[in-house]
Amino acid sequence: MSAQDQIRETVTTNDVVLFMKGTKMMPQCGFSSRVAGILNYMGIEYADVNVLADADIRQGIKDYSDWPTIPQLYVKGEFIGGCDIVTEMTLSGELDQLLEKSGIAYNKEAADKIREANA
Ligand SMILES: N[C@@H](CCC(=O)N[C@@H](CS)C(=O)NCC(=O)O)C(=O)O
Repeated sequence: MSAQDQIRETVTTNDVVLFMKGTKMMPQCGFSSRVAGILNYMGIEYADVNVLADADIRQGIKDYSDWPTIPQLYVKGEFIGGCDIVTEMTLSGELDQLLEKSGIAYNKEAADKIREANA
């Protein structure tokens, strides 16, 4: 299967996918760690794909989204953004709205705590 086919299958068979450096339990880059930390803290179920384990996926995901960096968050097959965007969306409440609209479970109190801590 080509990298593009593999990526398409991954983002269409998992509601939430984070392409990252390292794993959700052991991130290997600060940007990936930040996004995984947000998702973990908010209790969101997601698939993690370690791009450091596969050079074709590392390049392929940039081609797929036309976005030059890792991490990359996908919800319901749609590219949402990287670390800066996901952080902003968490703080603004936009991420909550997206999750609610998409029917994805998360801990709203935890999301509120992140916002309180960053107010
Ligand atoms: N501003 C970016 C930061 C992410 C970033 O700069 N990632 C770099 C360093 S980890 C990257 O993916 N470079 C390309 C690569 O390593 O393949 C974001 O919001 O996600």
